[in-house]
Amino acid sequence: MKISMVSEHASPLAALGGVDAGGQNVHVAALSEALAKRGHNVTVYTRRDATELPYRVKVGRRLDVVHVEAGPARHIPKDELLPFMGELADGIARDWGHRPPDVVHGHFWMSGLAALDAARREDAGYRVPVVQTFHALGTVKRRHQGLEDTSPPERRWLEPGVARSADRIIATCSDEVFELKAMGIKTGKVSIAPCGVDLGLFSAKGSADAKPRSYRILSVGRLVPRKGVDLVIRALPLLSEAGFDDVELLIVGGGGDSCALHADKEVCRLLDLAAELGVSDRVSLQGQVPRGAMPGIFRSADAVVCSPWYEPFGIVPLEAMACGVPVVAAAVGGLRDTVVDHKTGLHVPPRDPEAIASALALLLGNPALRAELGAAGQRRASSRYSWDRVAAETEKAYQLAVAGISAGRIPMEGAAL
Ligand SMILES: CC(=O)N[C@H]1[C@@H](O[C@@H]2[C@H](O)[C@H](OP(=O)(O)O)[C@@H](O)[C@H](O)[C@H]2O)O[C@H](CO)[C@@H](O)[C@@H]1O
Ligand SMILES: O=c1ccn([C@@H]2O[C@H](COP(=O)(O)OP(=O)(O)O)[C@@H](O)[C@H]2O)c(=O)[nH]1
Repeated sequence: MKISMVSEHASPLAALGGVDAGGQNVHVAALSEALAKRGHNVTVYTRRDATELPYRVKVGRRLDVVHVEAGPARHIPKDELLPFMGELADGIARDWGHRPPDVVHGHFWMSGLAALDAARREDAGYRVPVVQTFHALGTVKRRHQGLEDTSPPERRWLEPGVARSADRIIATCSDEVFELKAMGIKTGKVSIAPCGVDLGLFSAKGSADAKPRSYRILSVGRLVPRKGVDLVIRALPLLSEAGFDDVELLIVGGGGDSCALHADKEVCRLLDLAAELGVSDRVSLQGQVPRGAMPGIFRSADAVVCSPWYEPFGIVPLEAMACGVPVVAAAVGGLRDTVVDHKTGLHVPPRDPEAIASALALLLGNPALRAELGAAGQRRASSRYSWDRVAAETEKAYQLAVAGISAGRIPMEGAAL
């Protein structure tokens, strides 16, 4: 197939760990690569956000990234990008010319708008099937963030419109299917394909970074309040009370997008909290870490904590599992699919530092349990979450979208429901 991916703010070539650069970037990069390996020709369209970026970058034999002129060629927070989606769609349609792809796959609601616009132009003489992955849903975001949600107000009606108009939707976890259903979307047009993990990079084999204390707890991700890193800092004094003093909390991510680590608002908030709780000496910040350096960091950890308020999928726990490290995970969203309680990690209720501390105390005090959960996590990650497997599921969704268009209907049979 000739496949177009649209990822307006999340370039597969960007550095990770900034406010808007995380799992979606990883997902688009790895899925595109896996589809190309399966013999498809893939082009990823993303917004040109720096003047020095060339128009087309050849990433592999069957994989290109195209930087489309859509708004100023500089970093713009994603919640301010909506006005440029028409320009993005024009650039995509221009690049297609008279040779449109077999399918276009939008990532995030705004890319869905651009994909639908490029795919269904009356004067073009074609109608390209549109598949949509949301990565995050505005309804969920508003529920958890309320007034702090900086999404443009138009998202309230444009995002459900994308869901209704797309030929097929790919949800990354079962919780997302319920959310889509609650939005009034027929589940017959929803397939499930999770995110994956790069098993060539993330494995238990290989060296581990040195750790400065007896125990290392690790938190990895974009540093935004909803990731709940403050909850792990709050767990540190409670861990001391349980007899675990010689503990380091290493935080990876933060800074970036032309902001230095110590100028990052969330970094300052976390450091102030650590000082207030008297645990500053136990908290280290590493800032943005390149992909290649991540496995050594994961392997150095005794436990990885993922304590978001909500999480549409969450690639970090999969990476930890692939590296054989047990995960303490808030029982929300995709983390309920990936982390199996008492098998590959421990579930804790969301926003609960006491529960995080108890789970960590249980793990730190029991090396055999850590090893058992770590080994089971490794088996689960490698048997279910390779990108090749995710690409195969995605291919099925593409085929259903294409079949629906050629038959002049939306297919009703679910790929996985
Ligand atoms: C918190 C969240 O939604 N994470 C998802 C998602 O990732 C990011 C999300 O879409 C961000 O938007 P927001 O924080 O406003 O909700 C974007 O800024 C980021 O670029 C996305 O990476 O997608 C990941 C991959 O599907 C998923 O694992 C993660 O849970
Ligand atoms: O400095 C960093 C911070 C994060 N990540 C990666 O960014 C992704 C975060 O994805 P996830 O789905 O867990 O969360 P999101 O950021 O999408 O909400 C994971 O692959 C992390 O390993 C990274 O490589 N370097």
